[in-house]
Amino acid sequence: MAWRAALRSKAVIPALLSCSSHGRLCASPTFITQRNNSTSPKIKVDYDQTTGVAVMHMQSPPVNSLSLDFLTELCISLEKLEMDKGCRGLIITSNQPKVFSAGLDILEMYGKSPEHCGEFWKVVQEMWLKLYGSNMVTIAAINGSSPAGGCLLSLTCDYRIMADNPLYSIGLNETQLGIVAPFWFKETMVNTVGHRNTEVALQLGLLYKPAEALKIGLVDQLVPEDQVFSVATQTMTKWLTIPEHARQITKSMMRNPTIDKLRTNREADIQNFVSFITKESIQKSLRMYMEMLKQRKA
Ligand SMILES: CCCCCCCCCCCCC/C=C/C(=O)SCCNC(=O)CCNC(=O)[C@H](O)C(C)(C)COP(=O)(O)OP(=O)(O)OC[C@H]1O[C@@H](n2cnc3c(N)ncnc32)[C@H](O)[C@@H]1OP(=O)(O)O
Repeated sequence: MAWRAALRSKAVIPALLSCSSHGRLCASPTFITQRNNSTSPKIKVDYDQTTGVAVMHMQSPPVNSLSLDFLTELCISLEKLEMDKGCRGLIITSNQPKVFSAGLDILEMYGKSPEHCGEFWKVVQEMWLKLYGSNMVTIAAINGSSPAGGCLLSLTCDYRIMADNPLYSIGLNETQLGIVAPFWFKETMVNTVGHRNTEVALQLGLLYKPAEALKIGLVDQLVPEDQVFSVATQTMTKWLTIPEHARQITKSMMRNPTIDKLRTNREADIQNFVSFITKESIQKSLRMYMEMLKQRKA
């Protein structure tokens, strides 16, 4: 698709990058086209201009895995919202039953060329840079399980509201797949739940039930499943009463050290990822994990 090619082209990526933390001041005009509701195959964005709040519904069956296409679409949607001065808040939720997001699409990392893996990782970085550095108030309405990259997506938001359903879990479980959460996943978690909780969680690849996640601060609030969205909306209203410039500067102050670390090391981080993920032993671990997923289903 033209937009996907555009996003990946060298000419557009720097323009997108330059807007991650101060999008309203330095926005590239590339994507200032759409201000009303938009639909797309993997993500549906409802934007209410009267409240200034957009809702991003992830709708990529079966489990909202974060594929290259999904992430590209997510980045473009974010870019559009970020550049719209009237859009001040974003709620991210899932339209798939029982799952918020299954994390990075394993098939993008298994049996793929180094070039493909590099391209994939670049858009994973891009998603994180855009969301973690967003000027908008961002709220994750977590209405299902949210492992690994799904947990990261939640952690990039300013506030997390999760369905109080013990069947769901959330956490950075990468080590269970035989892979390693990179430093910016780790730091996003440290910034949320502290060093010790992160150390234990990452080494063991822990997936937390909602009550445990609340206890360590991985999520901020548990609510009955049918209230996740309404509580997210109410919470958004409260956050939007805070003077915008003061809140945004405070957010940048808290997050920029981590953001800058990735921004200044992007290429090296891509090289690390590619050389790690294409190792034969890691590929074998991913294959075994996928087989385990299929067996669990059978
Ligand atoms: C010196 C230091 C070096 C360090 C260098 C570091 C470099 C970086 C290293 C690499 C870092 C990578 C970081 C990775 C992050 C990730 O996000 S990896 C993905 C992890 N995800 C998971 O573990 C979740 C797996 N899925 C599930 O647990 C369950 O699917 C679910 C989400 C709980 C939902 O369960 P259920 O509703 O029962 O659905 P299923 O039947 O299990 O699944 C339906 C189909 O979907 C497929 N699927 C599930 N998850 C994924 C996925 N993440 N990717 C691709 N496909 C997925 C599943 O196999 C089923 O498929 P079918 O059988 O074909 O229907």
